[in-house]
Amino acid sequence: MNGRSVRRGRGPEPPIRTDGGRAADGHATDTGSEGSRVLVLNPVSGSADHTERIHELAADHDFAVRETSEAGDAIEFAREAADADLVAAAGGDGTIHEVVRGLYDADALDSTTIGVVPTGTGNNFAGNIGVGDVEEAFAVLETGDTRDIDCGIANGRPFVNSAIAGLTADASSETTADMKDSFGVLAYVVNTVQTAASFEGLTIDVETAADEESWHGEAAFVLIGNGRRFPVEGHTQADMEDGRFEVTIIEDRPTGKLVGEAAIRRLLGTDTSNITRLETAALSISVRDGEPGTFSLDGEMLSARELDVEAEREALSIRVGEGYEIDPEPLD
Ligand SMILES: Nc1ncnc2c1ncn2[C@@H]1O[C@H](COP(=O)(O)OP(=O)(O)OP(=O)(O)O)[C@@H](O)[C@H]1O
Repeated sequence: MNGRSVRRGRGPEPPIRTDGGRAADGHATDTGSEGSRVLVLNPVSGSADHTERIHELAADHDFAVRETSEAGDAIEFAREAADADLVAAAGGDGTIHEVVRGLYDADALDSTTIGVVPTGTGNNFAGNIGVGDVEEAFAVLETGDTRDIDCGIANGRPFVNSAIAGLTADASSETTADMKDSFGVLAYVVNTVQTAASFEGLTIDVETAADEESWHGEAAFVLIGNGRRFPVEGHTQADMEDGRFEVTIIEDRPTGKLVGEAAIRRLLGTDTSNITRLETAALSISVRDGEPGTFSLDGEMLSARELDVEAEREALSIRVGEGYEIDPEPLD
């Protein structure tokens, strides 16, 4: 322990709905933010076969459910649920990202506790906060510790897990479930290396907070970890409460004929001469010439010439599982 306090729950809770938002047919209904517990459900995340089970569990645990119909709905639903005590996101990293965005827009990140129910493909962030599966998620929602973790802000948009520069715009949609299982966010990097015949990297300037360090040159990728960090193997959960990002800059090198796993092992593996690692509370990435860069915030794409990123320390209140580590071992 590092002396920071662990909170359990958020003190006295206002009354919660006891019908779990259930309609006459027993199915949870869209009831907005009336209850003190709202679950935002992405029915098409992952293998898209979880909806019935999530409705059942949500009803058992007194959550009013709001089911998304399209991308962006979770932002809106979370914004509308800003008065709730507990807002759970059932989906993958993209759904969590949208829920965090909605609560951030409503200035409710620290007053509303967030929970994660992993029904996505990679579920990288859920793993990083010690939530393994759906059943465990509901147990964590009830009795898990509440921690205040850092929230990354990039060009005014929040992210919880990572921001990545240097991806192709279609990397997200083309990344397969198998790759996400193996590599999490790095799957997008592998995908970019595999699919982008004309991928030439980015000529960028990276400046860190208070000019601690800077980096200039041709980068293949810049990986900014808030909830996660980027070893190829080993422990990926970052220290989420230190107010700092772990930044990995991978210099542009021809990857030759290596593709997929081999390419990523070469990029991030034993040959580290092309890797710069920094730790910083804030940084800016400027793309010097050519097209604007494509950035991924928790897997959601954003196009920009300049990305200003800062860590808001312990800004986001979240329920975590037992596997969550307050002070993970530093990388070598
Ligand atoms: N009802 C919906 N129909 C279509 N797209 C949706 C719907 N609800 C949410 N989305 C979008 O689905 C996308 C993917 O969702 P999400 O990231 O949660 O799942 P995933 O890709 O399976 O999991 P992971 O990101 O953990 O690998 C998000 O960009 C989100 O905006």
